[in-house]
Amino acid sequence: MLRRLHRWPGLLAAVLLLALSISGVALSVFPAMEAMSAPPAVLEQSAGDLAARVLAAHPTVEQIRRAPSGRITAYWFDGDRAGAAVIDPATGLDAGTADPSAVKGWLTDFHRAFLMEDTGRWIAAAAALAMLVLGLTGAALVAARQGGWRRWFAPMRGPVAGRWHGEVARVAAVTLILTALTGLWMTGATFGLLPDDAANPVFPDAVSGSVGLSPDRMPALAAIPVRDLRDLTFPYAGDATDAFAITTAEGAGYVDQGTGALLAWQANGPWARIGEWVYLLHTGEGAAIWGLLLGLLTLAVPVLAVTGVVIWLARRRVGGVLKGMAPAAMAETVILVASEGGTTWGFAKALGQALIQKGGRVHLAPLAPFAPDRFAKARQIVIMAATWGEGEAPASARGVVERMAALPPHPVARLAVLGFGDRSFPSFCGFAEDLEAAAQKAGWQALLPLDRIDRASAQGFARWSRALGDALGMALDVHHQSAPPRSTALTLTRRQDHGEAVQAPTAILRFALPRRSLIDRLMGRGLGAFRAGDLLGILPKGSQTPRFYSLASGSADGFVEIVVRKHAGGLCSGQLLDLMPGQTVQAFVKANPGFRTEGGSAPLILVGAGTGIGPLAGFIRANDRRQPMHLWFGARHPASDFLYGDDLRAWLGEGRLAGMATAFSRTGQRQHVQDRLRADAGQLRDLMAQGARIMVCGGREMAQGVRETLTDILAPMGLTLAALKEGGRYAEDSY
Ligand SMILES: Cc1cc2nc3c(=O)[nH]c(=O)nc-3n(C[C@H](O)[C@H](O)[C@H](O)COP(=O)(O)O)c2cc1C
Repeated sequence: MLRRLHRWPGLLAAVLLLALSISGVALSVFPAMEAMSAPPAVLEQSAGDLAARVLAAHPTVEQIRRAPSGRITAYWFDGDRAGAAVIDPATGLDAGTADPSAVKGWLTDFHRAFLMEDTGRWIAAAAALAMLVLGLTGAALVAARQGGWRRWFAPMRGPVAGRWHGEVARVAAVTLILTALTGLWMTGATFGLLPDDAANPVFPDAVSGSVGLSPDRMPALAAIPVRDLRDLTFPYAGDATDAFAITTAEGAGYVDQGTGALLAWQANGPWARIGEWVYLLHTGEGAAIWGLLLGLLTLAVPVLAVTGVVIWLARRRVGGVLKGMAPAAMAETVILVASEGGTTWGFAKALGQALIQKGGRVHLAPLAPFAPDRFAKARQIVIMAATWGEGEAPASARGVVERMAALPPHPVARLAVLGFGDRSFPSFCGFAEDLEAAAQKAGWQALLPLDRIDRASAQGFARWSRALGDALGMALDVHHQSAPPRSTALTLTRRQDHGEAVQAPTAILRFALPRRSLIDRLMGRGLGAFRAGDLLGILPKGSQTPRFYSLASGSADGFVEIVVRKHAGGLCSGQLLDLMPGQTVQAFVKANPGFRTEGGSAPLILVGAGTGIGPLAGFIRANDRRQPMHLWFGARHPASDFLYGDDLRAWLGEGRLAGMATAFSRTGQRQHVQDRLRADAGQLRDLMAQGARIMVCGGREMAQGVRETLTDILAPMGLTLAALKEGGRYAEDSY
């Protein structure tokens, strides 16, 4: 509901809001320009003093106006020729032209009414209303995504467009809501929809009848500082029955031209006073710095509009709609999905469609925000949750485990959790396990025990669906084959072979970086930007299931590089090792934010063995800032599988790599990388004392050995790997 309320006003008003925001940003510069170009104010000057000086310079002056920016303009008549000029308050003399900027005038008309008078004003007001709805629903969505209002500024993860949308929204939301509200107020005032209680004093019944007192000797004008002045209209020349009319920030009144006494005064009412603030907050006029800040934050609107449309297009691609879906409050079966890459949505829709075909009332929704009390009629809730990072929740479902543990269970509905993951990760379906544990703790009734689907297995899902059917007392057998991800052809440009002599054929494969047009970039097509440590999914011929390889290069390097070891009988590794320059494979990139370098000056301890050197070599190659990186690398024999050996030596010379320690298992040394770490325990502790971060990459057994060794080495310092991981100082990519 919240998302729909956010989506439709957004898409409908996107173009209008773009026009309003861009003209608004341009207008925001004028208050600052005016404030800078206005002649300096005179400290503590009174309205009387200013009027006297202007009168001396322009004996036929009719009116003096002070803009919120501090700019003072005088208007007079020379015979029948109207004159006007910006005035220097110190001298009363002309200091510049009073002609309004044509650009500003055009921009203001465009911003207020798209150059269409009243019709345009209503359209602009509708756009402001859309922006208000977008701001409020958007803020609620950010809070839901972050796992609560208190986590508003907690780090955000997820796909690029979504992250940019969220990051920008959380900085600009308050200002955008304020701008929409003040804009709507100003429209209301223009159309007379708000009470008008601005001062409008009645002309005095009697005046002294004398004339000629100099304004600087008038007590009423002496009491008004120039900074409060808005408008001073002089009496009609030669008319002894006329009076000075004065308007200030507080109200308006009349002053006798013979005695200088205040003859009448009326203060502004509360609506007019609020109106003044609204005007200042919306335009920044009279508050130049606020105006510039406002302009800067309004730049968020184009960013939000573009990323919003990209998110919508991406959702349409993966999500789509479930035909015949019941509303949340009416559904018997509720399917909740936590997904990052979108494949889990495909399974959820297939299940939903099958249940609807059997006459069920089904509702399908994202897992977050988890609010079981919305499902008033639910008999069963099915959670389908993918695992990301290292056993973590997809970005969109962060905070749900905590929420689930804290909330009371649904009074009626029974729960089934189905995990989607990849058995080759150390924490297979870790997020689904956390959800199941939280549900048990909160006291949910189980519909089915936790089950896990490995690598989007169609067979695994069909088996689970049959078990679900049994639990629901119906025959169910749902078959869904997830579509292979959109892939791009990569052409091999170079291969370096290693390891043949030590029975570990391994190759460093380098592919050309395919070109992407601007349209491809905007639509998220083609190989996106990536960094070393992200994953390259390869679709081998004869299989729909991708195999993932850690990237040894970033897109900034201008090529795509992976390190592949041939596995006996391995379909994908076999095809890759047979590849010759000029030949292609189908591939796509997946971000792996849990395994990235963070820069800074603290040392980085890199530990890898075999093909695990890939991403580490990528980190070192990209180390232009010369962060102290220390590598511990294990292989079989220096003459055969010292991957990147020449490069590493060159990078040591260039200072990209600060230190390198190697361990070889098939030489006289007979050492594994863990043994070398143990031998270098003193150096490792020194580096840790300097705040070093550890990154480990390689096979699962090696990673296990490294963890045990590091645990022993770090224990005397009172450091545990769990605490280091929690603090972001230990990251592992094992396979
Ligand atoms: C960077 C990355 C990290 C992953 N981490 C895990 C993990 O720790 N445990 C797991 O079981 N699966 C992990 N997976 C596998 C995904 O859970 C699996 O591909 C799932 O089907 C994705 O579903 P989705 O497309 O709906 O997000 C990971 C996948 C990627 C790309």
